[in-house]
Amino acid sequence: MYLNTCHLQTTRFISKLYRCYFNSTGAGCLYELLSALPVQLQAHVDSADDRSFLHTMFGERSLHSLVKVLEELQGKVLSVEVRELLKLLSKPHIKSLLSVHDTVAQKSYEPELPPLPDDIDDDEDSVKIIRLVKNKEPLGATIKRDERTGAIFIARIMRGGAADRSGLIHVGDELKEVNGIPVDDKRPEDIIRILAQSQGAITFKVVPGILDEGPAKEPKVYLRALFDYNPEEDTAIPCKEAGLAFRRGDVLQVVSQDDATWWQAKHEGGADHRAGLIPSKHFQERRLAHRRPLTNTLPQKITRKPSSFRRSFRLSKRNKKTNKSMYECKKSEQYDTADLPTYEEVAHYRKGHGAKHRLVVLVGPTGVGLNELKRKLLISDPQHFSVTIPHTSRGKRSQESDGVEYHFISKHLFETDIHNTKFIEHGEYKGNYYGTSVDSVRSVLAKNKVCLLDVQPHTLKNLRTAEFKPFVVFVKPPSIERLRETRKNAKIISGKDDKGSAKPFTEEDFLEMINAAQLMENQYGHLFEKVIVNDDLTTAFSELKTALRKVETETHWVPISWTHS
Ligand SMILES: Nc1ncnc2c1ncn2[C@@H]1O[C@H](COP(=O)(O)OP(=O)(O)OP(=O)(O)O)[C@@H](O)[C@H]1O
Repeated sequence: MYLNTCHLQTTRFISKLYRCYFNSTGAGCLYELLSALPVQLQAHVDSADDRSFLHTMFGERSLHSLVKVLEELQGKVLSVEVRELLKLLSKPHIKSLLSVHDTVAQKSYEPELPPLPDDIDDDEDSVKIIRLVKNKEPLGATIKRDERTGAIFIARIMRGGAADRSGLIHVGDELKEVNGIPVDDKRPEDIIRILAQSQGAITFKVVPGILDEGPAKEPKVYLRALFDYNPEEDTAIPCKEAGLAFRRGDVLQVVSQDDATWWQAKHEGGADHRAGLIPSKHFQERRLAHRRPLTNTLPQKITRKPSSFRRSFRLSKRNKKTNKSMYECKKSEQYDTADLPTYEEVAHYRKGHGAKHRLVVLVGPTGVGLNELKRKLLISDPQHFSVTIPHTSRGKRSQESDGVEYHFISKHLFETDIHNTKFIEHGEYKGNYYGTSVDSVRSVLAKNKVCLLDVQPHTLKNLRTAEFKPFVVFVKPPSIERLRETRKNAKIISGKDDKGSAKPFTEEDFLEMINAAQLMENQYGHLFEKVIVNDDLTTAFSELKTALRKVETETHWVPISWTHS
Protein backbone atom coordinates (compact mmCIF):
# COMPACT_ATOMS: atom_id res chain seq x y z
CA MET A 1 0.00 0.00 0.00
CA TYR A 2 2.68 2.35 1.03
CA LEU A 3 4.79 1.66 -2.05
CA ASN A 4 1.88 1.93 -4.42
CA THR A 5 0.72 5.25 -2.99
CA CYS A 6 4.18 6.64 -3.11
CA HIS A 7 4.77 5.40 -6.63
CA LEU A 8 1.51 6.96 -7.78
CA GLN A 9 2.25 10.30 -6.16
CA THR A 10 5.75 10.35 -7.50
CA THR A 11 4.57 9.57 -11.02
CA ARG A 12 2.00 12.33 -10.83
CA PHE A 13 4.61 14.70 -9.57
CA ILE A 14 7.03 13.85 -12.36
CA SER A 15 4.37 14.26 -15.04
CA LYS A 16 3.33 17.59 -13.53
CA LEU A 17 6.96 18.63 -13.54
CA TYR A 18 7.26 17.60 -17.15
CA ARG A 19 4.12 19.44 -18.20
CA CYS A 20 5.09 22.43 -16.14
CA TYR A 21 8.32 22.69 -18.05
CA PHE A 22 7.09 21.98 -21.53
CA ASN A 23 4.04 24.22 -21.24
CA SER A 24 6.28 26.95 -19.77
CA THR A 25 3.70 28.00 -17.23
CA GLY A 26 5.94 30.56 -15.69
CA ALA A 27 9.14 30.94 -13.71
CA GLY A 28 9.21 29.62 -10.16
CA CYS A 29 6.61 27.02 -10.93
CA LEU A 30 8.88 24.05 -10.42
CA TYR A 31 10.36 25.11 -7.09
CA GLU A 32 6.92 25.97 -5.87
CA LEU A 33 5.71 22.57 -6.85
CA LEU A 34 8.61 20.82 -5.20
CA SER A 35 8.19 22.51 -1.86
CA ALA A 36 4.40 22.17 -1.93
CA LEU A 37 4.38 18.49 -2.72
CA PRO A 38 5.16 16.96 0.72
CA VAL A 39 2.30 19.00 2.21
CA GLN A 40 -0.03 17.95 -0.61
CA LEU A 41 0.84 14.34 -0.08
CA GLN A 42 0.44 14.56 3.70
CA ALA A 43 -3.19 13.54 3.50
CA HIS A 44 -2.31 10.26 1.80
CA VAL A 45 0.48 9.28 4.17
CA ASP A 46 -0.31 7.62 7.49
CA SER A 47 2.98 6.81 9.17
CA ALA A 48 5.80 9.03 10.35
CA ASP A 49 8.22 6.79 8.44
CA ASP A 50 6.46 7.46 5.17
CA ARG A 51 6.39 11.18 5.84
CA SER A 52 10.08 11.24 6.54
CA PHE A 53 10.65 9.20 3.37
CA LEU A 54 8.81 11.80 1.30
CA HIS A 55 10.68 14.68 2.90
CA THR A 56 13.94 12.96 2.20
CA MET A 57 12.96 12.19 -1.36
CA PHE A 58 11.79 15.67 -2.27
CA GLY A 59 14.66 17.19 -0.36
CA GLU A 60 17.15 15.19 -2.49
CA ARG A 61 19.89 17.43 -3.79
CA SER A 62 19.94 15.70 -7.15
CA LEU A 63 16.23 16.40 -7.62
CA HIS A 64 16.73 20.03 -6.75
CA SER A 65 19.62 20.23 -9.16
CA LEU A 66 17.43 18.81 -11.90
CA VAL A 67 14.75 21.35 -11.16
CA LYS A 68 17.35 24.07 -11.18
CA VAL A 69 18.53 22.99 -14.60
CA LEU A 70 14.99 23.02 -15.93
CA GLU A 71 14.38 26.45 -14.42
CA GLU A 72 17.51 27.73 -16.02
CA LEU A 73 16.39 26.49 -19.37
CA GLN A 74 12.94 27.94 -19.00
CA GLY A 75 12.25 31.18 -20.75
CA LYS A 76 15.65 31.22 -22.38
CA VAL A 77 16.37 30.92 -26.04
CA LEU A 78 17.32 27.29 -26.38
CA SER A 79 20.74 26.59 -27.80
CA VAL A 80 21.20 24.17 -30.70
CA GLU A 81 22.68 21.53 -28.33
CA VAL A 82 19.79 21.76 -25.87
CA ARG A 83 17.27 21.53 -28.65
CA GLU A 84 19.02 18.48 -30.02
CA LEU A 85 19.12 16.88 -26.56
CA LEU A 86 15.42 17.47 -26.09
CA LYS A 87 14.70 16.01 -29.47
CA LEU A 88 16.76 12.94 -28.63
CA LEU A 89 15.11 12.49 -25.25
CA SER A 90 11.66 12.66 -26.78
CA LYS A 91 12.40 9.91 -29.28
CA PRO A 92 10.36 6.77 -28.59
CA HIS A 93 13.34 4.38 -28.46
CA ILE A 94 15.20 6.53 -25.90
CA LYS A 95 12.05 6.68 -23.82
CA SER A 96 11.69 2.91 -24.08
CA LEU A 97 15.32 2.46 -23.09
CA LEU A 98 14.87 4.62 -20.01
CA SER A 99 11.70 2.78 -19.12
CA VAL A 100 13.50 -0.61 -19.43
CA HIS A 101 16.28 0.73 -17.24
CA ASP A 102 13.77 1.76 -14.59
CA THR A 103 12.11 -1.64 -14.67
CA VAL A 104 15.43 -3.51 -14.39
CA ALA A 105 16.74 -1.20 -11.67
CA GLN A 106 13.72 -1.95 -9.50
CA LYS A 107 14.35 -5.68 -9.50
CA SER A 108 16.56 -7.41 -6.94
CA TYR A 109 19.22 -9.63 -8.41
CA GLU A 110 20.76 -10.78 -5.14
CA PRO A 111 21.01 -14.60 -4.95
CA GLU A 112 18.25 -16.22 -3.06
CA LEU A 113 19.81 -17.79 0.00
CA PRO A 114 18.38 -21.00 1.37
CA PRO A 115 16.68 -20.78 4.74
CA LEU A 116 18.96 -21.29 7.70
CA PRO A 117 18.83 -24.71 9.34
CA ASP A 118 16.34 -24.80 12.23
CA ASP A 119 18.50 -26.88 14.54
CA ILE A 120 20.97 -24.17 15.55
CA ASP A 121 21.85 -24.56 19.17
CA ASP A 122 20.89 -21.37 21.04
CA ASP A 123 23.93 -21.78 23.29
CA GLU A 124 26.23 -21.50 20.29
CA ASP A 125 25.68 -17.78 20.07
CA SER A 126 28.59 -17.12 17.72
CA VAL A 127 28.07 -19.95 15.25
CA LYS A 128 28.18 -18.94 11.60
CA ILE A 129 26.56 -20.93 8.79
CA ILE A 130 28.38 -20.51 5.51
CA ARG A 131 27.19 -21.84 2.22
CA LEU A 132 29.63 -21.94 -0.65
CA VAL A 133 29.06 -23.26 -4.12
CA LYS A 134 32.03 -25.40 -5.08
CA ASN A 135 32.91 -26.16 -8.65
CA LYS A 136 35.98 -28.13 -9.73
CA GLU A 137 38.25 -25.51 -8.18
CA PRO A 138 39.63 -26.50 -4.76
CA LEU A 139 38.33 -24.64 -1.74
CA GLY A 140 41.65 -22.88 -1.19
CA ALA A 141 41.89 -23.41 2.56
CA THR A 142 43.82 -25.79 4.78
CA ILE A 143 42.77 -27.11 8.16
CA LYS A 144 44.58 -28.29 11.26
CA ARG A 145 43.63 -30.16 14.37
CA ASP A 146 44.34 -28.84 17.85
CA GLU A 147 46.12 -31.84 19.38
CA ARG A 148 44.94 -30.99 22.89
CA THR A 149 41.23 -30.34 22.31
CA GLY A 150 40.76 -32.19 19.01
CA ALA A 151 39.08 -29.08 17.54
CA ILE A 152 39.50 -28.48 13.81
CA PHE A 153 40.60 -25.01 12.77
CA ILE A 154 41.09 -23.20 9.47
CA ALA A 155 44.89 -23.05 9.25
CA ARG A 156 45.31 -20.87 6.19
CA ILE A 157 43.34 -19.32 3.41
CA MET A 158 45.01 -19.35 0.02
CA ARG A 159 45.07 -15.86 -1.46
CA GLY A 160 42.77 -15.56 -4.45
CA GLY A 161 41.24 -19.02 -3.88
CA ALA A 162 37.50 -19.79 -3.59
CA ALA A 163 37.41 -19.39 0.21
CA ASP A 164 39.36 -16.14 0.06
CA ARG A 165 37.13 -14.68 -2.63
CA SER A 166 34.02 -15.53 -0.61
CA GLY A 167 35.38 -13.43 2.28
CA LEU A 168 33.40 -15.63 4.65
CA ILE A 169 35.98 -18.06 6.03
CA HIS A 170 38.94 -16.85 8.04
CA VAL A 171 42.09 -18.24 9.57
CA GLY A 172 41.35 -19.33 13.15
CA ASP A 173 37.68 -20.17 12.51
CA GLU A 174 36.74 -23.43 14.21
CA LEU A 175 35.04 -25.89 11.89
CA LYS A 176 32.09 -27.66 13.49
CA GLU A 177 30.20 -29.27 10.64
CA VAL A 178 30.50 -29.87 6.91
CA ASN A 179 27.20 -30.54 5.14
CA GLY A 180 25.61 -31.35 8.48
CA ILE A 181 28.32 -33.89 9.40
CA PRO A 182 30.01 -33.03 12.72
CA VAL A 183 33.78 -32.90 12.29
CA ASP A 184 35.11 -32.70 15.82
CA ASP A 185 35.61 -36.48 15.97
CA LYS A 186 37.27 -36.60 12.57
CA ARG A 187 40.86 -36.47 11.37
CA PRO A 188 41.79 -33.66 8.93
CA GLU A 189 42.30 -36.28 6.18
CA ASP A 190 38.71 -37.48 6.63
CA ILE A 191 37.38 -33.95 6.39
CA ILE A 192 39.43 -33.29 3.27
CA ARG A 193 37.91 -36.44 1.78
CA ILE A 194 34.37 -35.20 2.56
CA LEU A 195 35.20 -31.88 0.94
CA ALA A 196 36.78 -33.46 -2.11
CA GLN A 197 33.70 -35.61 -2.65
CA SER A 198 31.30 -32.66 -2.34
CA GLN A 199 30.18 -30.88 -5.44
CA GLY A 200 27.81 -27.93 -5.66
CA ALA A 201 26.73 -26.18 -2.47
CA ILE A 202 28.64 -27.00 0.71
CA THR A 203 27.42 -25.84 4.08
CA PHE A 204 29.93 -25.15 6.81
CA LYS A 205 29.13 -24.50 10.42
CA VAL A 206 31.96 -22.54 11.99
CA VAL A 207 32.68 -20.71 15.21
CA PRO A 208 34.40 -17.52 14.09
CA GLY A 209 37.93 -17.21 15.40
CA ILE A 210 39.14 -14.19 17.26
CA LEU A 211 42.14 -13.80 14.99
CA ASP A 212 41.86 -10.73 12.85
CA GLU A 213 43.88 -11.02 9.69
CA GLY A 214 43.48 -7.36 8.82
CA PRO A 215 42.97 -6.17 5.27
CA ALA A 216 44.64 -8.50 2.78
CA LYS A 217 47.45 -6.55 1.22
CA GLU A 218 49.40 -8.12 -1.61
CA PRO A 219 53.05 -7.64 -0.85
CA LYS A 220 55.21 -7.19 -3.90
CA VAL A 221 58.02 -9.58 -3.13
CA TYR A 222 59.47 -11.31 -6.16
CA LEU A 223 61.73 -14.31 -5.81
CA ARG A 224 63.65 -16.29 -8.35
CA ALA A 225 63.38 -19.98 -7.56
CA LEU A 226 66.78 -21.63 -7.47
CA PHE A 227 65.44 -25.18 -7.42
CA ASP A 228 62.72 -27.28 -9.05
CA TYR A 229 59.68 -27.96 -6.89
CA ASN A 230 56.88 -30.43 -7.32
CA PRO A 231 54.34 -30.50 -4.45
CA GLU A 232 53.22 -33.97 -5.58
CA GLU A 233 56.59 -35.32 -4.45
CA ASP A 234 56.72 -33.35 -1.22
CA THR A 235 55.75 -35.44 1.78
CA ALA A 236 55.88 -32.46 4.16
CA ILE A 237 53.34 -30.19 2.45
CA PRO A 238 50.07 -29.97 4.41
CA CYS A 239 47.97 -30.26 1.27
CA LYS A 240 49.44 -31.33 -2.07
CA GLU A 241 46.60 -29.79 -4.08
CA ALA A 242 47.36 -26.41 -2.51
CA GLY A 243 51.01 -26.53 -3.60
CA LEU A 244 52.54 -24.49 -6.41
CA ALA A 245 54.89 -26.34 -8.76
CA PHE A 246 57.79 -24.38 -10.22
CA ARG A 247 61.08 -24.79 -12.08
CA ARG A 248 64.49 -23.44 -11.29
CA GLY A 249 64.72 -19.91 -12.71
CA ASP A 250 60.97 -19.15 -12.45
CA VAL A 251 60.09 -15.79 -10.91
CA LEU A 252 57.42 -16.06 -8.21
CA GLN A 253 55.40 -13.33 -6.54
CA VAL A 254 55.15 -14.13 -2.85
CA VAL A 255 51.82 -12.93 -1.52
CA SER A 256 52.06 -14.18 2.05
CA GLN A 257 54.93 -14.98 4.35
CA ASP A 258 52.70 -15.16 7.45
CA ASP A 259 53.47 -18.81 7.97
CA ALA A 260 57.09 -19.58 8.84
CA THR A 261 57.11 -22.87 6.93
CA TRP A 262 54.74 -22.46 4.00
CA TRP A 263 54.58 -19.26 2.01
CA GLN A 264 51.95 -18.44 -0.56
CA ALA A 265 53.05 -17.47 -4.04
CA LYS A 266 51.99 -17.30 -7.66
CA HIS A 267 53.87 -17.31 -10.93
CA GLU A 268 54.87 -13.79 -11.93
CA GLY A 269 52.88 -12.68 -14.95
CA GLY A 270 50.90 -15.95 -14.89
CA ALA A 271 47.21 -16.06 -15.70
CA ASP A 272 46.24 -17.85 -12.48
CA HIS A 273 45.38 -15.33 -9.77
CA ARG A 274 45.26 -18.04 -7.10
CA ALA A 275 48.23 -18.46 -4.85
CA GLY A 276 49.74 -21.84 -3.98
CA LEU A 277 51.91 -23.07 -1.14
CA ILE A 278 55.68 -23.10 -1.50
CA PRO A 279 58.25 -24.07 1.13
CA SER A 280 59.61 -21.00 2.91
CA LYS A 281 63.27 -20.12 2.42
CA HIS A 282 64.17 -21.10 5.93
CA PHE A 283 62.34 -24.42 5.73
CA GLN A 284 63.84 -25.31 2.35
CA GLU A 285 67.33 -24.44 3.57
CA ARG A 286 66.87 -26.69 6.56
CA ARG A 287 65.73 -29.52 4.33
CA LEU A 288 68.62 -29.04 1.92
CA ALA A 289 71.15 -28.95 4.74
CA HIS A 290 69.67 -32.21 5.94
CA ARG A 291 69.95 -33.84 2.51
CA ARG A 292 73.44 -32.54 1.84
CA PRO A 293 75.41 -35.69 2.80
CA LEU A 294 73.61 -37.52 -0.01
CA THR A 295 74.86 -35.11 -2.68
CA ASN A 296 78.39 -35.53 -1.38
CA THR A 297 78.34 -39.13 -2.52
CA LEU A 298 78.26 -37.88 -6.12
CA PRO A 299 81.64 -37.66 -7.81
CA GLN A 300 83.00 -34.26 -6.87
CA LYS A 301 85.95 -34.05 -9.22
CA ILE A 302 86.72 -34.52 -12.83
CA THR A 303 88.96 -37.52 -13.23
CA ARG A 304 91.34 -35.77 -15.58
CA LYS A 305 94.12 -33.63 -14.15
CA PRO A 306 92.94 -30.06 -13.65
CA SER A 307 93.78 -28.13 -16.75
CA SER A 308 91.24 -25.55 -17.51
CA PHE A 309 92.33 -22.49 -15.53
CA ARG A 310 93.22 -20.67 -18.62
CA ARG A 311 90.73 -19.43 -21.10
CA SER A 312 90.38 -15.75 -20.40
CA PHE A 313 94.17 -15.64 -20.47
CA ARG A 314 94.58 -17.59 -23.66
CA LEU A 315 92.34 -15.42 -25.77
CA SER A 316 94.03 -12.25 -24.64
CA LYS A 317 97.23 -13.30 -26.22
CA ARG A 318 97.94 -12.05 -29.65
CA ASN A 319 100.77 -14.40 -30.49
CA LYS A 320 99.70 -17.96 -31.16
CA LYS A 321 103.11 -19.37 -30.38
CA THR A 322 103.07 -18.10 -26.83
CA ASN A 323 99.65 -19.52 -26.23
CA LYS A 324 99.62 -20.97 -22.72
CA SER A 325 96.71 -23.06 -21.74
CA MET A 326 97.76 -25.41 -19.03
CA TYR A 327 97.70 -23.22 -15.95
CA GLU A 328 96.87 -25.20 -12.89
CA CYS A 329 94.17 -23.85 -10.67
CA LYS A 330 95.60 -23.32 -7.20
CA LYS A 331 92.32 -23.75 -5.48
CA SER A 332 90.88 -27.21 -5.14
CA GLU A 333 87.32 -25.91 -4.78
CA GLN A 334 86.58 -26.45 -8.44
CA TYR A 335 83.51 -28.44 -7.61
CA ASP A 336 82.73 -27.27 -4.11
CA THR A 337 79.14 -27.31 -3.00
CA ALA A 338 77.51 -23.98 -3.72
CA ASP A 339 75.49 -22.17 -1.05
CA LEU A 340 72.15 -23.82 -0.38
CA PRO A 341 70.08 -22.71 -3.34
CA THR A 342 66.52 -21.81 -2.39
CA TYR A 343 65.22 -18.42 -3.49
CA GLU A 344 66.74 -15.09 -4.37
CA GLU A 345 64.83 -11.82 -4.16
CA VAL A 346 64.80 -10.13 -7.54
CA ALA A 347 63.72 -6.81 -9.04
CA HIS A 348 63.33 -5.45 -12.55
CA TYR A 349 66.45 -3.95 -14.09
CA ARG A 350 67.13 -2.22 -17.38
CA LYS A 351 70.47 -0.75 -18.33
CA GLY A 352 70.16 3.02 -18.35
CA HIS A 353 71.87 5.35 -20.81
CA GLY A 354 75.47 5.78 -19.82
CA ALA A 355 75.33 2.94 -17.29
CA LYS A 356 78.13 0.37 -17.52
CA HIS A 357 77.47 -2.87 -19.34
CA ARG A 358 76.77 -6.01 -17.36
CA LEU A 359 79.78 -8.30 -17.21
CA VAL A 360 79.30 -11.25 -19.55
CA VAL A 361 80.58 -14.44 -17.97
CA LEU A 362 80.87 -17.68 -19.93
CA VAL A 363 81.03 -20.96 -18.08
CA GLY A 364 81.40 -24.44 -19.50
CA PRO A 365 83.48 -27.60 -19.42
CA THR A 366 86.92 -27.77 -21.00
CA GLY A 367 86.85 -27.90 -24.77
CA VAL A 368 83.16 -27.03 -25.13
CA GLY A 369 83.94 -23.98 -27.26
CA LEU A 370 83.99 -20.95 -24.94
CA ASN A 371 87.09 -19.60 -26.59
CA GLU A 372 85.63 -20.06 -30.04
CA LEU A 373 82.44 -18.20 -29.10
CA LYS A 374 84.36 -15.34 -27.50
CA ARG A 375 86.58 -15.09 -30.57
CA LYS A 376 83.58 -14.85 -32.86
CA LEU A 377 82.01 -12.13 -30.70
CA LEU A 378 85.22 -10.09 -30.74
CA ILE A 379 85.55 -10.38 -34.50
CA SER A 380 81.87 -9.54 -35.03
CA ASP A 381 82.13 -6.20 -33.19
CA PRO A 382 85.57 -5.27 -31.84
CA GLN A 383 84.35 -1.81 -30.80
CA HIS A 384 81.67 -3.30 -28.60
CA PHE A 385 83.20 -6.45 -27.08
CA SER A 386 86.51 -6.80 -25.29
CA VAL A 387 88.45 -9.16 -23.01
CA THR A 388 90.70 -8.63 -20.02
CA ILE A 389 94.49 -8.53 -20.09
CA PRO A 390 95.87 -11.08 -17.64
CA HIS A 391 98.70 -10.63 -15.15
CA THR A 392 101.76 -12.87 -14.96
CA SER A 393 104.89 -13.14 -12.88
CA ARG A 394 106.89 -14.69 -15.69
CA GLY A 395 109.50 -12.58 -17.44
CA LYS A 396 108.57 -10.57 -20.50
CA ARG A 397 109.77 -11.97 -23.83
CA SER A 398 111.38 -9.82 -26.47
CA GLN A 399 108.33 -9.71 -28.77
CA GLU A 400 105.91 -8.91 -25.91
CA SER A 401 104.87 -5.51 -24.52
CA ASP A 402 103.67 -4.81 -21.01
CA GLY A 403 99.89 -4.28 -20.91
CA VAL A 404 99.37 -5.90 -24.31
CA GLU A 405 99.78 -9.67 -23.94
CA TYR A 406 100.09 -9.46 -20.13
CA HIS A 407 100.63 -7.10 -17.28
CA PHE A 408 104.07 -8.26 -16.18
CA ILE A 409 104.59 -8.00 -12.42
CA SER A 410 107.06 -9.50 -9.94
CA LYS A 411 106.34 -12.71 -8.09
CA HIS A 412 106.36 -10.80 -4.81
CA LEU A 413 103.81 -8.25 -6.03
CA PHE A 414 101.67 -11.06 -7.47
CA GLU A 415 101.62 -12.76 -4.07
CA THR A 416 100.73 -9.50 -2.32
CA ASP A 417 97.87 -9.00 -4.78
CA ILE A 418 96.65 -12.55 -4.19
CA HIS A 419 96.71 -11.83 -0.48
CA ASN A 420 94.71 -8.64 -1.04
CA THR A 421 92.13 -10.56 -3.13
CA LYS A 422 92.86 -8.53 -6.23
CA PHE A 423 92.40 -11.57 -8.49
CA ILE A 424 89.19 -13.11 -9.69
CA GLU A 425 91.14 -16.26 -10.50
CA HIS A 426 94.81 -17.10 -10.40
CA GLY A 427 96.94 -20.15 -11.02
CA GLU A 428 100.46 -21.37 -11.37
CA TYR A 429 102.18 -22.86 -14.40
CA LYS A 430 105.78 -23.96 -14.49
CA GLY A 431 106.57 -21.90 -11.39
CA ASN A 432 104.97 -18.68 -12.67
CA TYR A 433 101.71 -17.09 -11.60
CA TYR A 434 98.97 -16.13 -14.05
CA GLY A 435 95.72 -14.45 -13.10
CA THR A 436 92.77 -12.23 -14.03
CA SER A 437 92.53 -9.17 -11.81
CA VAL A 438 89.36 -7.44 -10.73
CA ASP A 439 90.84 -4.17 -12.00
CA SER A 440 91.36 -5.59 -15.49
CA VAL A 441 87.60 -6.18 -15.69
CA ARG A 442 86.92 -2.67 -14.39
CA SER A 443 89.16 -1.13 -17.00
CA VAL A 444 87.25 -2.83 -19.85
CA LEU A 445 83.89 -1.73 -18.42
CA ALA A 446 85.17 1.82 -17.93
CA LYS A 447 85.72 2.01 -21.70
CA ASN A 448 81.99 1.37 -22.06
CA LYS A 449 82.64 -2.02 -23.65
CA VAL A 450 81.08 -5.39 -22.94
CA CYS A 451 83.67 -7.42 -21.03
CA LEU A 452 83.72 -11.13 -21.95
CA LEU A 453 85.14 -13.31 -19.24
CA ASP A 454 85.24 -17.05 -18.73
CA VAL A 455 85.83 -18.51 -15.33
CA GLN A 456 85.50 -21.62 -13.23
CA PRO A 457 81.97 -21.81 -11.85
CA HIS A 458 83.04 -21.57 -8.20
CA THR A 459 84.24 -18.03 -8.95
CA LEU A 460 80.74 -16.89 -9.90
CA LYS A 461 79.64 -16.18 -6.35
CA ASN A 462 82.45 -13.61 -5.93
CA LEU A 463 81.50 -11.89 -9.17
CA ARG A 464 77.83 -11.56 -8.31
CA THR A 465 77.96 -7.95 -7.14
CA ALA A 466 76.00 -4.79 -7.93
CA GLU A 467 79.14 -3.45 -9.60
CA PHE A 468 79.47 -6.25 -12.17
CA LYS A 469 75.86 -7.55 -12.42
CA PRO A 470 77.20 -10.60 -14.24
CA PHE A 471 75.13 -12.17 -16.99
CA VAL A 472 76.16 -15.81 -16.74
CA VAL A 473 75.94 -17.98 -19.83
CA PHE A 474 76.46 -21.70 -19.50
CA VAL A 475 77.76 -23.32 -22.66
CA LYS A 476 76.81 -26.94 -22.77
CA PRO A 477 77.98 -29.75 -25.05
CA PRO A 478 75.45 -31.53 -27.28
CA SER A 479 74.97 -35.32 -27.20
CA ILE A 480 78.05 -37.50 -27.66
CA GLU A 481 76.85 -38.45 -31.15
CA ARG A 482 76.72 -34.78 -32.16
CA LEU A 483 80.11 -34.14 -30.55
CA ARG A 484 81.62 -36.94 -32.65
CA GLU A 485 80.07 -35.47 -35.78
CA THR A 486 80.78 -31.78 -35.22
CA ARG A 487 84.25 -31.99 -33.64
CA LYS A 488 85.83 -34.25 -36.31
CA ASN A 489 88.35 -31.55 -37.26
CA ALA A 490 88.49 -29.74 -33.91
CA LYS A 491 91.49 -29.68 -31.59
CA ILE A 492 91.43 -29.58 -27.82
CA ILE A 493 93.92 -26.89 -26.87
CA SER A 494 93.96 -27.48 -23.12
CA GLY A 495 94.67 -31.14 -23.86
CA LYS A 496 98.00 -30.53 -25.53
CA ASP A 497 100.24 -33.52 -26.03
CA ASP A 498 103.77 -33.78 -24.64
CA LYS A 499 105.19 -31.81 -27.54
CA GLY A 500 102.86 -28.93 -26.71
CA SER A 501 100.60 -29.09 -29.76
CA ALA A 502 96.82 -29.28 -29.58
CA LYS A 503 95.45 -32.73 -30.26
CA PRO A 504 92.18 -34.03 -31.67
CA PHE A 505 89.38 -34.86 -29.26
CA THR A 506 89.26 -38.43 -27.99
CA GLU A 507 86.20 -40.38 -26.93
CA GLU A 508 87.36 -39.86 -23.34
CA ASP A 509 87.45 -36.06 -23.87
CA PHE A 510 83.84 -36.10 -25.06
CA LEU A 511 82.67 -38.20 -22.11
CA GLU A 512 84.53 -36.02 -19.70
CA MET A 513 83.04 -32.88 -21.25
CA ILE A 514 79.52 -34.26 -20.88
CA ASN A 515 80.09 -35.41 -17.28
CA ALA A 516 81.70 -32.12 -16.28
CA ALA A 517 78.81 -30.18 -17.83
CA GLN A 518 76.34 -32.29 -15.88
CA LEU A 519 78.17 -31.66 -12.62
CA MET A 520 78.39 -27.93 -13.27
CA GLU A 521 74.71 -27.72 -14.07
CA ASN A 522 73.73 -29.68 -10.96
CA GLN A 523 75.81 -27.57 -8.63
CA TYR A 524 75.75 -24.14 -10.21
CA GLY A 525 72.75 -24.26 -12.52
CA HIS A 526 70.87 -21.78 -10.33
CA LEU A 527 73.47 -19.14 -11.20
CA PHE A 528 73.13 -19.55 -14.98
CA GLU A 529 70.86 -17.03 -16.65
CA LYS A 530 71.21 -18.50 -20.10
CA VAL A 531 72.08 -22.01 -21.27
CA ILE A 532 73.37 -22.50 -24.82
CA VAL A 533 74.03 -25.91 -26.34
CA ASN A 534 77.09 -25.63 -28.56
CA ASP A 535 76.05 -28.09 -31.22
CA ASP A 536 76.26 -26.23 -34.51
CA LEU A 537 78.71 -23.38 -33.95
CA THR A 538 76.92 -20.79 -36.11
CA THR A 539 73.60 -21.45 -34.37
CA ALA A 540 75.18 -21.29 -30.90
CA PHE A 541 76.91 -18.04 -31.77
CA SER A 542 73.77 -16.35 -33.06
CA GLU A 543 71.86 -17.52 -29.97
CA LEU A 544 74.55 -15.99 -27.78
CA LYS A 545 74.57 -12.73 -29.70
CA THR A 546 70.77 -12.42 -29.48
CA ALA A 547 70.86 -13.09 -25.73
CA LEU A 548 73.53 -10.42 -25.23
CA ARG A 549 71.58 -7.86 -27.24
CA LYS A 550 68.48 -8.53 -25.13
CA VAL A 551 70.47 -8.06 -21.93
CA GLU A 552 71.52 -4.64 -23.10
CA THR A 553 68.16 -3.44 -24.34
CA GLU A 554 65.39 -5.21 -22.41
CA THR A 555 64.14 -5.23 -18.84
CA HIS A 556 64.95 -8.36 -16.89
CA TRP A 557 65.08 -9.69 -13.34
CA VAL A 558 68.26 -9.33 -11.30
CA PRO A 559 68.96 -9.82 -7.57
CA ILE A 560 67.33 -6.91 -5.76
CA SER A 561 70.62 -5.94 -4.10
CA TRP A 562 72.04 -5.09 -7.54
CA THR A 563 69.40 -2.44 -8.05
CA HIS A 564 70.18 -0.55 -4.84
CA SER A 565 73.59 0.74 -5.78
N1 LIG B 1 80.20 -26.07 -32.28
C1 LIG B 1 81.41 -26.48 -32.65
N2 LIG B 1 81.53 -27.29 -33.70
C2 LIG B 1 82.76 -27.72 -34.08
N3 LIG B 1 83.90 -27.41 -33.47
C3 LIG B 1 83.83 -26.60 -32.41
C4 LIG B 1 82.60 -26.10 -31.95
N4 LIG B 1 82.82 -25.31 -30.86
C5 LIG B 1 84.15 -25.33 -30.66
N5 LIG B 1 84.76 -26.10 -31.58
C6 LIG B 1 86.22 -26.42 -31.69
O1 LIG B 1 86.54 -27.16 -30.51
C7 LIG B 1 87.87 -26.87 -30.12
C8 LIG B 1 87.84 -26.40 -28.68
O2 LIG B 1 87.15 -25.17 -28.62
P1 LIG B 1 87.60 -24.01 -27.64
O3 LIG B 1 89.06 -23.91 -27.61
O4 LIG B 1 86.80 -22.82 -27.96
O5 LIG B 1 87.11 -24.66 -26.29
P2 LIG B 1 87.21 -24.07 -24.85
O6 LIG B 1 85.89 -24.27 -24.22
O7 LIG B 1 87.72 -22.70 -24.87
O8 LIG B 1 88.21 -25.11 -24.22
P3 LIG B 1 89.50 -24.98 -23.27
O9 LIG B 1 89.03 -25.55 -22.02
O10 LIG B 1 90.48 -25.82 -23.96
O11 LIG B 1 89.86 -23.57 -23.20
C9 LIG B 1 88.37 -25.81 -31.08
O12 LIG B 1 89.11 -26.48 -32.11
C10 LIG B 1 87.10 -25.21 -31.66
O13 LIG B 1 87.31 -24.68 -32.94
